[in-house]
Amino acid sequence: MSYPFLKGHGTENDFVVLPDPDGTVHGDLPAERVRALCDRRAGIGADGVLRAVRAGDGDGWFMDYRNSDGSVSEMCGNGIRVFARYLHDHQGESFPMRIGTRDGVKVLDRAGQELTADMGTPQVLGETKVSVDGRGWAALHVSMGNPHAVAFVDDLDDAGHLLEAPEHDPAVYPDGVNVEFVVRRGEHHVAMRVHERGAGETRSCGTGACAVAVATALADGAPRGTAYRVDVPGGTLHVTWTDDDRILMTGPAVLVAQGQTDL
Ligand SMILES: N[C@@H](CCC[C@H](N)C(=O)O)C(=O)O
Repeated sequence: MSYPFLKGHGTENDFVVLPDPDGTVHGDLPAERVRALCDRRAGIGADGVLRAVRAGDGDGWFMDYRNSDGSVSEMCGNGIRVFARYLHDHQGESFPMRIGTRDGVKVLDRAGQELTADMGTPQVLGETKVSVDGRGWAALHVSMGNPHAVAFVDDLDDAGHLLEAPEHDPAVYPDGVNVEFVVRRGEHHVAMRVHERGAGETRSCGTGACAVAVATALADGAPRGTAYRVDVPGGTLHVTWTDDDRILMTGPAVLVAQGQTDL
């Protein structure tokens, strides 16, 4: 069976987009198909898959997000900007745009050449710990719809090669966790690395950058509305925690290829 795909990225967090408006092409999207598409040697290669399906009520679109290992996540911050770019460029949708996700409806709008996503209200859920190769750090548990642990480190290299998921408390994160390691670069400016649940170390994580901005703003005692620059290995995201308790994230969203595949 051959079916259409597109390839895109946001700060080099890369995705295969699968158009499936009526939900008839991919069924429940088997995990083996996701893994085959995301395989960087034998497939197209990506950190995740964004299946584009019309929302159940026929109004708008739903982003069915899958990690490269085939697992489901509630939300993907870089993915939703790429998804909005696809809907604008290939499905005739206009900005501002509402997109359904497992974490509810998100609103996307233009910001010059980039896109801004209203990521909703963060949940700060307390202190926890993470460790890599026997070295441990305090971390803040932040939910952006999906789970994050944010650890401030002295140097981003302290986290090592991140070939395995950092150890974490399974009682706190029964479904796994995305772990961000953060250093300060200047006033309202940080840099991070991430190990993503279901994908390994990636070049960026949008929800992770939001969690990092929340943790940093709390550590700084910064007033709401303070804009944070978050550098990731694949570029830069800008995150603001607004007066009305919402997280706005701005960054690039690029489509680089389209074609047919029978993977
Ligand atoms: N890369 C994404 C997050 C994707 C989901 C994550 N790996 C999870 O399992 O929660 C982002 O940009 O937010």
